[in-house]
Parts: sequence; structure tokens; C-alpha cells
Amino acid sequence: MAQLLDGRSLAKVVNAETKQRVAALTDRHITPGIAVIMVGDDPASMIYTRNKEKKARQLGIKSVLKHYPIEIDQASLMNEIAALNNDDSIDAIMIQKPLPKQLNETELIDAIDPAKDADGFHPLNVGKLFDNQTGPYPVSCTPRGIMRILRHYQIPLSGARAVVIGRSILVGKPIAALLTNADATVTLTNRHTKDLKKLTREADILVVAAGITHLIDQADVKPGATVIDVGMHRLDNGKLTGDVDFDDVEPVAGHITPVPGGVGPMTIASLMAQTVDLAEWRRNG
Ligand SMILES: Nc1nc2c(c(=O)[nH]1)N[C@@H](CN(C=O)c1ccc(C(=O)N[C@@H](CCC(=O)O)C(=O)O)cc1)CN2
Repeated sequence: MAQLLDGRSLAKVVNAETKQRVAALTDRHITPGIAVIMVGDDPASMIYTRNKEKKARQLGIKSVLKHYPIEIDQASLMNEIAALNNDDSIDAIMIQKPLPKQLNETELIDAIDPAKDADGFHPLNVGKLFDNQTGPYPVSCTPRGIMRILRHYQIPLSGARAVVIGRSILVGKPIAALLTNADATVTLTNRHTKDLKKLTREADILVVAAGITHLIDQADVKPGATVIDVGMHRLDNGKLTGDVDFDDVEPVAGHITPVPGGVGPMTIASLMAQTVDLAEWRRNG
């Protein structure tokens, strides 16, 4: 039976730390601020942005939601980003994914001041991560949360064989870089990877961010492995589940994240912590 990697409980610890750091900034008359740009009415994104606003308020972080209709044009968003870059009360800017197809996401992300890059998606920050620079610089919040989980539960990384499924800039690429920087031996896979399940069966650490419900079952997992499930899918019965068939895999894994209550809560906690990081870095000069 696996040990549960409880992201919900750990997120509470991270949020308590963040609240203390906000209080220390408030003593210096500084209120950290985050702006979230959201386009359209994707129901899941609406929930996530609302949860972010609520969490920010609880922690004493100023939160601004810039919500635009789905038909917004590129130029208007570029103007909004320029205004937020110049707004001294805003330390962190993020663009909620997914964006509608008519928008050039790369151009928008490149326009964010790298010092206000809440998601760590700006190429300057991605470059620093892949160069394993000492920092400080922001990194994508889900991978940041995963690394905190691995550290908290003392999962050995140096020399471990890690397999990452999915190569997005949101999860796959940055978690592969972070694990590589921690001296794991990382295989980053994608939908064209041949014999994927042969690779997963050799993994000491398996990170699944494929977006495919129950892609991974017991036969795909090395006994004792650490399994991190980044997927999130709503079943017909209304329940949430992941890319990993939890009930099937849990008896053989060494450690496993649940869905819900694993990686998800750590994403928002990491975003709040990163907002305070950005405020400290920018305002300490
Ligand atoms: N610009 C970004 N866009 C998106 C990101 C991101 O990090 N940056 N991540 C996801 C969405 N996301 C945050 O934005 C997110 C998703 C899920 C959760 C979460 O807490 N999930 C809960 C379940 C929630 C539910 O009941 O519906 C859990 O897993 O326990 C937090 C944040 C895509 N877009």
C-alpha cells in the first residue's frame, strides 16, 4: 500500500508560510499584488481564477481579475499587459490557460515583464531554469508544487530514474528540468514515444501530465515507485479523477498523489508563494 502524498495538507503549510511573509511585507507598507488575465468563460478556468482570488484575499495579497470576452483581440491584451507591467501595485501577472485559438499566446507571454512573470513561462525565466541558474527566478507553479511535495516526503531524487509523460511548458518541460537539476535521470516523453509503458515500468518517479483519463494502471508502474498525477478529469458521475487509475495503482506504488487533493492545491499555494517571491525580489531591488 502506498503512502499518500497529501497536497491538500501540505498546501495549508505553504499558505501559512506565505501569510507570514505577507505580514512581514505589510510591516514595510508593501502589499503584494497579482493580476490574473482570463479570456472567455471556460467553466474550469472560472473556478480556478475564483479560487485564486479567494486564496489571495485570505493571505492578504491584492488580487485583480482582468476578465475579457472570448472575442478579445491581441492588441487589446498586449495593451493590458503593458499597463500591468507599469503598474507598481502589481508584482505578478498570469494569463489563465487555455486561451482561445485566435490569440498568439507566445507573443502575450513574451510581453510580460520577466520580473512579474507569475507562471515562470517567459523565455528568460525558462532559459534560467534549463541553465540550472541559482536564481532567483520564477518557475511554473505546478512543477514548483510537485518539487515541494517530493522534498516534503523526502523522496530521493539524485540518481533516481524519472519518467515524465507530457511535454507542455506548463508541466512536462519544467518538471523535467527541475528533476534534472536535482540530479535525477529524466526521460521526457510525448504522444509519439514508442514503448511508453516499457519506460514507465522502469521509473522510480513517474509524473503523468498526459491529459488522458486513467492512462496509467498497475501494470505500467514499477513496484514502490513514486507516482505524481497531474491529470484532472470530471467523470460522468461528477467525481474528479486523474491520468492515473488511483485504485488500481495505489496497492503497488510506494507513494502516490490523489486527485483531487494532490497536485492541484499545491499549484495555487505555489502561485501565492511565487507572488510573494516576486514582490520581495522586485522591491528589495
Ligand atoms: N496560466 C496558467 N494556467 C493554468 C495553470 C497554471 O498553472 N497557469 N494550471 C491549470 C489550472 N490551475 C491553475 O491555474 C489549477 C487547476 C486545478 C487546481 C486544483 O486545486 N484542483 C483541485 C480540484 C478542484 C476541483 O474540485 O475542481 C484538486 O486537484 O484537488 C488548482 C489550479 C491550467 N491552467
